[in-house]
Amino acid sequence: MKPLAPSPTGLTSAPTRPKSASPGSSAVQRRNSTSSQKNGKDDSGVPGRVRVAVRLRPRNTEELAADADFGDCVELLPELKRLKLRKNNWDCETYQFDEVLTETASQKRVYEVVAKPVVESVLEGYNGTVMAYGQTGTGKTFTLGRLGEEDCANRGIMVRALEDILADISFEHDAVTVSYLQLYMESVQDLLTPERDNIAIVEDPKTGDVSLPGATLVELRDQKSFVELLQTGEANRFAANTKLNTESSRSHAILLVNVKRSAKNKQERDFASHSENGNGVHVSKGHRAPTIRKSKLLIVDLAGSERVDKSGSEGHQLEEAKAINLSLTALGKCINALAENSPHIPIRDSKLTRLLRDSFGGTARTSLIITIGPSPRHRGETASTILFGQRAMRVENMVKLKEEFDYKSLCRRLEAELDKLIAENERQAQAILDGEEDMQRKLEEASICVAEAESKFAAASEVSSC
Ligand SMILES: Nc1ncnc2c1ncn2[C@@H]1O[C@H](COP(=O)(O)OP(=O)(O)OP(=O)(O)O)[C@@H](O)[C@H]1O
Repeated sequence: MKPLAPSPTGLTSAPTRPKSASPGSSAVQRRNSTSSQKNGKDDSGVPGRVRVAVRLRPRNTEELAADADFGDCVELLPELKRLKLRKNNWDCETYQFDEVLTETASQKRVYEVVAKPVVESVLEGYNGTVMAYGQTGTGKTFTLGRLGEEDCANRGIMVRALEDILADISFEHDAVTVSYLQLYMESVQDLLTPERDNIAIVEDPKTGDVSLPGATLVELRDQKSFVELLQTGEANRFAANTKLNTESSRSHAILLVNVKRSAKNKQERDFASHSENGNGVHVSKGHRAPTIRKSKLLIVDLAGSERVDKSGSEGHQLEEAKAINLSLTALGKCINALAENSPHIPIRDSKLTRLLRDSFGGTARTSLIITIGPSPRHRGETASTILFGQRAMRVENMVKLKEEFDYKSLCRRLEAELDKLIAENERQAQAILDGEEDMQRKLEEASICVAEAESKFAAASEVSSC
């Protein structure tokens, strides 16, 4: 048996990206640009390595028949979080993962170990990504996209994630909006409004944040409307009958969930108070700045990573397979570059890598599930999937809270304070005015008294002189 492929544990020794990396590195550029955003504080985030789980699909009917005389190409040791990839009857290679999920692992357990920590983190205000990678027909869509209508135990990660999000937020203060897209032949298309295609990917030059302003954005209030939305999306997704999967996804599907939360009940920062004599508005000590947390959850169901010749594709399907391979190769190159601390990350090589720039080497908490099949006939694909997962485990993100001042709420609060001050000012002015009138009246009374006294005095003087 060979030693473990990456570091002895594969878990703790992932190197961090060098601070001195060249400015050409997009991830490093982004960290630098976000670090100086607010209050001059260093808020570049905390290191958070990409976590990787491996899931084995049970043998399908074809494999049960065709591979009956052969053992599986992998052996899983879930309690040790290890996987053995058989080279032949005598030799195997062992790999360590963050989680090893056997063919009997339930959808609930898969959600809990792979996605739940990311979802919780999104609810706290961090960006998060859950992504499935693997050969065609190994269970990526099963893991992420199953709706579980026939059996609720089959619900996949997308449905369970939204259940948790909708259960945690308050509709009074918070909002959840969803877009559902596919990347097909290097074009971003809207799965909810299919006529919208070639949607532009917009990157904020300051923060590096990626957005898709042309995509349909649906505000969610309940789980039922989310499931309907997924059904619409699935109906519009490109799929084909290939040699490896009768319903093979020919596009990468991307579910984008935006969570906007008022941080009123969460930890809030003290807002610097200004003295009444100082410049700017008066906000008394003890007031807190209203903040808002805007985080994103990306759930990415990649198209299958099969070899073009194995998929049996020709004509248009061959073009599709080439486009899939091109974007997956670009993703692999970025992950390799990040894993090796390369100064240049080729993020611009495909739209997939541009869309995922925050997920790998960025500020998101990322969890990757790699799916594999048991068949020894696909040992090559299984090996390459495992190596992809091993490299991804070495990618270190800088997880960062997506919190900003809630300027609208701050404006409302300041307006109320201003109104109070204006009213108080009017009251005082009126009091002064009232005081002045009183004084005037007294002055006039005094003048009359003086005049009376003077006339009395004059009369008295006249009498005395006679
Ligand atoms: N863990 C599992 N348990 C039972 N059946 C599974 C499991 N994983 C996958 N399957 C079944 O295997 C078949 C292929 O799965 P799926 O379509 O999810 O693969 P995929 O990786 O998304 O393929 P593609 O890349 O071609 O879209 C489906 O019929 C699915 O129900």
